[in-house]
Order: sequence, then structure tokens, then C-alpha cells
Amino acid sequence: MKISVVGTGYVGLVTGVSLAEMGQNVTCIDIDTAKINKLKQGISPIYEPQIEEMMHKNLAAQRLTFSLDQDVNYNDFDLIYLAVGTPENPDGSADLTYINTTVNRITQDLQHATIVVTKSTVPVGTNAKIKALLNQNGAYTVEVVSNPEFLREGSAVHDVFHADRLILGSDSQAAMAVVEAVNAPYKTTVIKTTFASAELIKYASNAFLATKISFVNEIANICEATGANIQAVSQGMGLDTRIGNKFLKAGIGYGGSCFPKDTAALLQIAQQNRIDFPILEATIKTNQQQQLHLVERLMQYYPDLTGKKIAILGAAFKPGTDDIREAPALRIIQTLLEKGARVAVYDPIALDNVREIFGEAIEYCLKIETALEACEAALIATEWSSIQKLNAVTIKNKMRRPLILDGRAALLSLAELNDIEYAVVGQKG
Ligand SMILES: NC(=O)c1ccc[n+]([C@@H]2O[C@H](COP(=O)([O-])OP(=O)(O)OC[C@H]3O[C@@H](n4cnc5c(N)ncnc54)[C@H](O)[C@@H]3O)[C@@H](O)[C@H]2O)c1
Ligand SMILES: O=c1ccn([C@@H]2O[C@H](COP(=O)(O)OP(=O)(O)O[C@H]3O[C@H](CO)[C@@H](O)[C@H](O)[C@H]3O)[C@@H](O)[C@H]2O)c(=O)[nH]1
Repeated sequence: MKISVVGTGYVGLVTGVSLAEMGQNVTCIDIDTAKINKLKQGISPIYEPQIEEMMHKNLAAQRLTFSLDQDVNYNDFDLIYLAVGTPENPDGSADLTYINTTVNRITQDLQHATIVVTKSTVPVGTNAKIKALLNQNGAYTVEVVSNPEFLREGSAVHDVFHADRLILGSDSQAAMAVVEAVNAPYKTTVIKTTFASAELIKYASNAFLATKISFVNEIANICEATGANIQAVSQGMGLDTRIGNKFLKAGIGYGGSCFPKDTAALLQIAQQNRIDFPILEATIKTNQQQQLHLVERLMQYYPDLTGKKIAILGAAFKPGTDDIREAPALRIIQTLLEKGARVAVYDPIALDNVREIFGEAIEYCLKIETALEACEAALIATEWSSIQKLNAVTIKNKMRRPLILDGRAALLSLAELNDIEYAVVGQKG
């Protein structure tokens, strides 16, 4: 089967490479010339474990090609996956500009029936509109299947091959059967439903996970006030199989390209339907407050941060990725700069992306030791393994004051060392 995947970001690239690995003939398409040039040379524009090795293998087997949008004819494919971005509009709703541009572009080429599969996260009602747009001329029927993606950055390839479920939404059973067959090698539970239900499953899943995180972060705040310990509390909660132990890790809140924008978009969908969604509003508000939790705790040690060197350990929104979209570290750095502090940031792979935002305003450190050198406190924003390996000797030798504020419970064992000042989210410190 000849498949194209439009958009070579986290979802498009991983989808395309994985389908090629499953034996399909795949063309990954983008409008970004620099990205396509890199990809043609076998270089991944994103950091994602396993992706480059799998790319090289499938490029060599000639099952995988990369192409600029202007160089392809969409008539050449049996299936066309949409994996372009759907970022946040200023009012919180999903910006469908890239989806609409892609659909118009496909329509210009098409001269026969085909199937378009929407991987991008789109608001309820979008796939029905996509189908209407694709069938404007009425000479043949273009079927559409909503197939929302649930991969996580940092483990995207693993997640595609070990998905919990395959969600397909369409008004065409035949089209869903084709997409189901393509995905058969992944051997997962298949749910076939309508466009609207498939679209809502994606938003509801992300909003629920985000709510779990905000809930546990509120419990962590109660722990700090009362002397309870969030690690014990979330372990105790998580052993109840009705609750489950995942997404109960307290910290400085969620970031990334999905939870913040998808919670905002679901709130917009509710508002457009005149439905109140106070739980989701609270989830978002709690997360915004939680992202600055470490700064509040730091201010208890230093009411005036002017001129103080503060190390930020970890910039990516989570370990295993160079993605800094909506990363809590960015808001922390911005706030510290506004308060007059000097900031040195360590991250093993995301520093180039951070530099694009803060330029010369902060110091960038590829070694943790450089960030810690003569600093007055270190704030842990991402639980990279290199940060988890930090030892007491380095902390005491390098830092002017050995004060660690841990937003990701990365150095819990250090709490036992008396001569390091240590505070972690969810414990009195
Ligand atoms: N990142 C994730 O972990 C994740 C997981 C599940 C779902 N999603 C959803 O998948 C979608 C894509 O997310 P992403 O993170 O991969 O986005 P991304 O920003 O990393 O990549 C999008 C790509 O689409 C390209 N593009 C834009 N317009 C195009 C056009 N007209 N033709 C061809 N290419 C075009 C861009 O150049 C970019 O390379 C979003 O809707 C997102 O919500 C993302
Ligand atoms: O117990 C937890 C779990 C996660 N996080 C934070 O939550 C954010 C998101 O983490 P994660 O869900 O692992 O990463 P994403 O790559 O953003 O993946 C989410 O968003 C994707 C895009 O929609 C979905 O496909 C995935 O299923 C969904 O997990 C990160 O900042 C984490 O630090 C916590 O604070 N506590």
C-alpha cells in the first residue's frame, strides 16, 4: 500500500517511520525545506529514542522517502495521513490553519477516490468538515477516518508499537476496515466509532490525565502544609486499582505541546456548547500556579533575588525529549529574571531550543557542575537521569549554598543528608 504522511513532526515522523517498519511504502511530506533536507540525509530533526535507527533501516530498504509538499502528487497514494500541528489560538481554541491548508492542497491534486486519516488532534466536528471539503466536487468519494494519536514524546516509537488502543472514527465502515488492516501488526484493541466520539476520546483522555496531575499536585500542597508525605500518599492511592498508580507523580505541573493546548481547546469546545466545565478550569489554574511553586519556595529562602545566581536543572518539559513547548522551566526562568536573579540552565539536549527564547539573558551549561558553580540555589525542573545521579560531594563543592529545591522528586535520597538543604514538592522542607 502506498501511504503518505503529511507533517514530519513528532507524530508524523514516528507514524511514517513505524508504518514503513511494518512493511508499508511510505512518503513523509513537509513544507519545511530544512527538515526535509535533514530527513533525506537520515538525520532526525527531533530527538526521539530509536527513530534514527529505524529511519536508516527503512530508507535503505527503500520503503521510506521524504518529500517536500510541492514535489508530490496526492493522487499517488492509497492512504493520506494528516499529522500537521493544531496549535493554540489566543482564545484557547485549536488553530486549524495547517489542517485547512493541507486539505485544500490535497483537493487540488485529487482526481479519484482515496482515504484521508486524521492523526492530528482536532476539535469535535472537524473531521466531518474535512470530509465535506474533500468532497466538494462530488465526482468521487474521499473517505475520512479520525485516528487520534496517543504517543508520548520521549517514548514515541515504543508507544506506537505498544499502543493501549486504536481509535477509529468514521461514517465509512469500509474505510475504517482499511485503516484497521494497516494497523493490524500493532495488535491492539480496536474501537470503531463516529467522527465526534473519536475526536472527543482524544481530548477527554488528555484532559483526564492532566486533571489527575493537578489533583495530585493539590494533594502535594496539603502534604506540605500538614506534614504528610506525597510519595507515601500517592503510593497508597495508586495501589487502589480503581485509581491506578500512573500520572500520580506530584511536581511542578505538566508542560509540553499537548496537555496545555488540549485542555484549553476542550474548555473552548465546552464553552461553545454552553457547558460549564469547572473541573477542567481548575485543572488549568492549578497547573499554572504549580509551575511557579519552586519560585515561591525559593523566595522563602531569598526574599530578594537580585544578583543571586540560581541554577535550573532541566529545561525540557520532561526527560527524553528536546521539546520545551510550555515547559515549566521556561516560566521559572522568566520569573527569576524578572526578580533580578542570574540564571544558569543545564539540560543535556534542549539548550539550543532554550537559547532561541532567552538569548544572552541567561547562561547555558552542558555540564551540571558548570550550572552549580557558585550558585545560591538549584531548582530541579526535569528529572533527567544525569540529574538523578547528582551526588552530595558535587553539590557541596560547587554550590555557594547547598540548597536544592526539587520539582520532580529527582533527588529524594539526598534528603537524608543533613548538610544539604533540600526541599521537594509535597514534603515540608
Ligand atoms: N507531539 C505529541 O506528542 C503528540 C501526540 C499525539 C498527538 N499530537 C497531535 O498531533 C499533531 C501534530 O503534532 P506534532 O507535535 O507532531 O507537531 P509538530 O509541530 O512537531 O509538527 C508538525 C509538522 O507539520 C508541518 N506542516 C505544517 N503545515 C504543513 C503543510 N501544509 N504540509 C506539510 N507539512 C506541514 C510542520 O512543518 C511540522 O514539521 C497535533 O495536532 C498534536 O496535537 C501530538
Ligand atoms: O505523574 C505525572 C505524569 C506526567 N507529568 C507531567 O506531564 C507532562 C506530560 O507528560 P507525558 O504525558 O508523559 O508527555 P506527552 O508527550 O505530553 O504526552 C501526553 O500528550 C500526548 C499528546 O496529546 C498524548 O498523545 C499522550 O498520550 C499524553 O501522555 C510532563 O510535563 C510531565 O512532567 C507529571 O507532572 N506527573
